[in-house]
Amino acid sequence: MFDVIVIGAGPVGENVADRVARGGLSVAVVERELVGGECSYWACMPTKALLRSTAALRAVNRLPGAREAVTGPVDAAAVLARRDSFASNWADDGQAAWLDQAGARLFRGQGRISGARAVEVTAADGTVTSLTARHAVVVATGSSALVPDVAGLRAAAPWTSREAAATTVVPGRLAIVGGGVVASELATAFAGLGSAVTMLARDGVLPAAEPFAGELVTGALRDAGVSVRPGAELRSAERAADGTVRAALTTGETVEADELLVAVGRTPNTSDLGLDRVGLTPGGWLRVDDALRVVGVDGWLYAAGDVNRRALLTHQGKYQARALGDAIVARAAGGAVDHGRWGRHAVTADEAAPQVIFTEPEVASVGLTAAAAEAAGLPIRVVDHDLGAVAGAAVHADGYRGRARMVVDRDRNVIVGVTLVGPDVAELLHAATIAVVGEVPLDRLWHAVPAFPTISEVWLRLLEAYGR
Ligand SMILES: Cc1cc2nc3c(=O)[nH]c(=O)nc-3n(C[C@H](O)[C@H](O)[C@H](O)COP(=O)(O)OP(=O)(O)OC[C@H]3O[C@@H](n4cnc5c(N)ncnc54)[C@H](O)[C@@H]3O)c2cc1C
Ligand SMILES: NC(=O)c1ccc[n+]([C@@H]2O[C@H](COP(=O)([O-])OP(=O)(O)OC[C@H]3O[C@@H](n4cnc5c(N)ncnc54)[C@H](O)[C@@H]3O)[C@@H](O)[C@H]2O)c1
Repeated sequence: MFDVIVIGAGPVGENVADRVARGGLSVAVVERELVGGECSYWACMPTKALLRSTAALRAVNRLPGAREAVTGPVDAAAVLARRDSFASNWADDGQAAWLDQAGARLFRGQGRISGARAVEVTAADGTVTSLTARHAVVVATGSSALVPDVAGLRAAAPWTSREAAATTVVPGRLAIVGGGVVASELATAFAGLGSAVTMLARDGVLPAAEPFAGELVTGALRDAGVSVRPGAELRSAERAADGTVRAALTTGETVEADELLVAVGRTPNTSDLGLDRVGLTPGGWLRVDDALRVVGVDGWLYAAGDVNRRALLTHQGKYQARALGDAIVARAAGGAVDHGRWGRHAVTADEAAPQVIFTEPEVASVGLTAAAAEAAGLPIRVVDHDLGAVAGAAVHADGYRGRARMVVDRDRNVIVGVTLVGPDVAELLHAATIAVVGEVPLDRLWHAVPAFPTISEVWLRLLEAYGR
């Protein structure tokens, strides 16, 4: 018997376990693959490592005096080797040791809910261990790449983000289905490593972001030699005996490649989780209330991270994990929980989740886009500024191109969304997150003076354009 059982030891499950153990509760963690989850071995970390060296080279090439010191292209083998170390060579002893020192007990195997507060763990050798929880079971099983039902696609053995992130070879020709975050980052990465990339972006590039983000990223991808094909839709795929993949489009054209990467979204890891044992439908996203309790189950089952679909981001899942872990501890002690807006145990900031898309240029955003704010019926005013016109950006790199947008709720006089697009804007994002989450009135923001000459001076320009 444990106080809490966590199924899934990705970044979210690890953090739930850490918080409840810090609160003095006993905790079991069930993991079927590697402790650390998707993020550590096949997603955030390896993909960022694949992108970083090319980004540094691009930065140097924008600077006369430094560019002359560059004598050749990126060394792809060295990049892959550095990536291996960021994926801990796909071994989880370091993270398993961390979990152990955090006070959690690890059970390796497939976790399945077997009844109220009960979980069975089936190990690789078939041994089944039955666990029961005094207070809570937390599902943190994450998500997997979605492979759409397209004729011949599965048989063509496409890459998903997993194979791309862990590849040992840089394909000569890479075709990518999708235009979202994964597709755009991996198109940037593989073009930088030397692949001839074709992007079949049925719904355009980064369609969920502000439109100028997709336009700037599309322009830079094309400059890097990527064939970006908005509107192109896959009709069927096949892999020939020589390994070539042929992707047939609905227009009748065919795109040939050495690998075909499918990046069209995610599917929740809930199909083999025993959900039917508690009256839920296997395979779906887990619907949760504001306390992250699974809707339809009586108060002991929670879901955090990707699997609840609130925000498919590591940092946001970990934020949920901290709030949830602390709430479980408080309830176990008979104490009060506060799920009110911005309360101690609330996950209100899921509405204002920051995200950096590590493309060239980077896309950093928090809160609502103008379109989303309008759809929500907010009385907004939108202010844009050319990032390249900021002195700090001009010094940062010759030919700096970028744009910033601030979406203001006119009635409340606060910012509800910010998008920054440009080289090296990632580190500017936290200021925006604080302004949005802190609901800092614009009158007060005038007193937050950005240092000269930094790219952050765009904040002053945005305020000046808005006026006071
Ligand atoms: C290519 C790519 C790049 C990304 N880059 C970023 C980024 O730069 N920044 C960012 O914030 N986010 C990024 N993300 C998103 C990020 O990876 C996820 O939001 C994050 O991993 C979610 O964490 P999680 O713990 O909810 O799930 P996961 O990381 O998916 O972990 C879930 C764990 O549960 C285990 N599991 C599942 N079912 C069971 C079961 N029944 N029994 C036992 N164990 C089980 C799995 O093996 C896994 O270890 C990226 C995603 C992709 C695909
Ligand atoms: N840097 C980061 O923060 C980062 C990096 C990678 C992934 N992630 C997260 O992982 C999640 C998954 O990323 P993703 O790129 O797989 O999903 P996504 O939702 O960002 O993009 C999927 C894209 O595929 C398109 N699409 C859907 N079905 C299609 C089809 N049949 N054919 C062609 N296109 C189709 C959609 O219009 C969409 O643009 C995202 O929520 C993202 O936030 C984050």
